[in-house]
Amino acid sequence: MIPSSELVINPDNSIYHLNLQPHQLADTIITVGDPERVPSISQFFDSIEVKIHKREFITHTGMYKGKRISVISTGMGTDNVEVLMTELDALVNVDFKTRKIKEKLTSLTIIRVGTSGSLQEDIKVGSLLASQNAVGMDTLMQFYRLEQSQKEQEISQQIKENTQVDFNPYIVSADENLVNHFTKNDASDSLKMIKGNTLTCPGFYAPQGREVRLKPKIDNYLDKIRNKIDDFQLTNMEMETAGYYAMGRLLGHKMISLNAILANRITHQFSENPQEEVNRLIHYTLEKISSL
Ligand SMILES: O=P(O)(O)O[C@H]1O[C@H](CO)[C@@H](O)[C@H]1O
Ligand SMILES: O=c1cc[nH]c(=O)[nH]1
Repeated sequence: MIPSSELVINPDNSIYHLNLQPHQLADTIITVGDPERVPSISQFFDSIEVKIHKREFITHTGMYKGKRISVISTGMGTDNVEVLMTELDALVNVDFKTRKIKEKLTSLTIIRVGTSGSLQEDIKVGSLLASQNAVGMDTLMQFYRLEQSQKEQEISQQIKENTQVDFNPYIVSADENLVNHFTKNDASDSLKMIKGNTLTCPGFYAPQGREVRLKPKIDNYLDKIRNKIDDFQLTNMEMETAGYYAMGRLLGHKMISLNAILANRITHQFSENPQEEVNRLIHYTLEKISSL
């Protein structure tokens, strides 16, 4: 039995931070950083049955073309992702009455719809990119037992050496079937989704090599991370994907992260209309989800 200090359930039978009761969550979930992106997505639902919020976690659950979907915001960073993933998992895999783990586990399908900056000149602002792999430059996985393949360990070691950080970055892949589904473009598709490898950073400024008033500790950071390591090349950076992929691998949920590229860090460009880029990603994602 999981004590009430470890798994906090509110008096209305909802989980502590998400404020959701088990029946209010769909098995297909879209996650976003920006809370305002939740209604931008749910406005296209045919019906909405649940609207709940607490802190930065806003949830709308409804139907889109016959599929039940929850869209949830997390705010920024992998610390919030850890809370979200643990509580989503508890909603489906822990019996709230007995506080015991269920015998039959449910695997959720979770699709991140986010924004990101490109690390390669040819990945232009406005591109849509699915993260095939993600590298975590945060320390979340110092607190979990995440297994890494030989290849993942080698890439991690090389990034550690190149950047001289004091911890091992972690590397995790997306669900392969979801990558294939979301990157399969027909000739009739007006939008294309490319595949990439995403660096997840614990901040927007120095952790992504930006300098405003404070000089980052790591000189020439972008040059140190964007070059090929064997056949592996990082394509873009943001702040959540690796946390999702690692928690998804640990908990047995299927994950993919889809990114609208808003910045090109090599050509020093930023989108003139970020909302338009995000809207294109939303339309693309909803159409692909309806045929999942
Ligand atoms: O647009 P979202 O989903 O928030 O994602 C990206 O944008 C935020 C930074 O501006 C970070 O959360 C980063 O990961
Ligand atoms: O450069 C960028 C753009 C969006 N989000 C990020 O985290 N970085």
